[in-house]
Amino acid sequence: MIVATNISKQYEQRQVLASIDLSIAGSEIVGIIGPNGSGKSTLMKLLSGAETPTTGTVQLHDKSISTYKQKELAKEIAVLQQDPLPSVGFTVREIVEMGRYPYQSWLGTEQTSKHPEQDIVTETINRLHLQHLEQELVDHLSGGEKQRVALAKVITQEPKILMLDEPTTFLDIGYQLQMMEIVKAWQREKQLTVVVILHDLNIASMYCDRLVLLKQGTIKKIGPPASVIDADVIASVYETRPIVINHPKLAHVPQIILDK
Ligand SMILES: Nc1ncnc2c1ncn2[C@@H]1O[C@H](COP(=O)(O)OP(=O)(O)OP(=O)(O)O)[C@@H](O)[C@H]1O
Repeated sequence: MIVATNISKQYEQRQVLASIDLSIAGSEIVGIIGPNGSGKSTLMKLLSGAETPTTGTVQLHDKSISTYKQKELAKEIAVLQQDPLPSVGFTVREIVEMGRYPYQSWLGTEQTSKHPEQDIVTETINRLHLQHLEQELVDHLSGGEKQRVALAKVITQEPKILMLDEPTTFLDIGYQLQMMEIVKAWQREKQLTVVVILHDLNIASMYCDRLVLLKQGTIKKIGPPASVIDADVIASVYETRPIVINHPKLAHVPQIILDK
């Protein structure tokens, strides 16, 4: 459980986030949405403990997140960054194996785990249909394949909380849905908490249980997609008024149509 109480973030003289109260608990997918520069990535950095708030507190299981040791925190939270695989010269399998680092001693051997290390690596590679690419260098992969490898790495980390910063960027519509379906299936199976930054409001509405809509560093609206994806609310944040309709097949899933 993550509880952020009255957090703010300032970079030099610039206030980037202010007065954020947010409680994320249990098995849910929380989407963070909002315009460019509204503070989504900064909020995720504070919630994951990667950065410290200027004021306020972030608690993970009733303990300040700043008191966790790095490996201890990595067993709780895995983060998929916007540019997930900058490392060059590693094969797909090697990258996926790196997800096990929180469970390894300085000798590189596994300390404690529910599964033998190689089992979970192989299982995840199979789950994400990466078998044929296992020995390929990641540098040679397409954007969509790299994104799948990055997801495989965080899955092998076996976190309780998964944070994804724009996981569907660079993916075509088929892969966007595939990525979100994999995340949702894994989230349900392991009862994980997922926090995901999304630009696509229709995908956010389809896959998230709750949405946090940011505007200039503050929370404009928070709630289920049906309450946040509303023409007036979206118009007040994005400076464009979409047409909002109900998804013809899915209940309580609003979808936007851009209007000029
Ligand atoms: N390390 C930093 N130093 C100074 N300013 C920063 C830093 N990180 C972010 N900012 C500023 O904070 C603001 C919010 O940035 P952030 O990346 O959180 O927004 P965002 O909503 O994720 O944007 P985008 O949708 O474009 O990815 C931006 O104006 C950005 O320039």
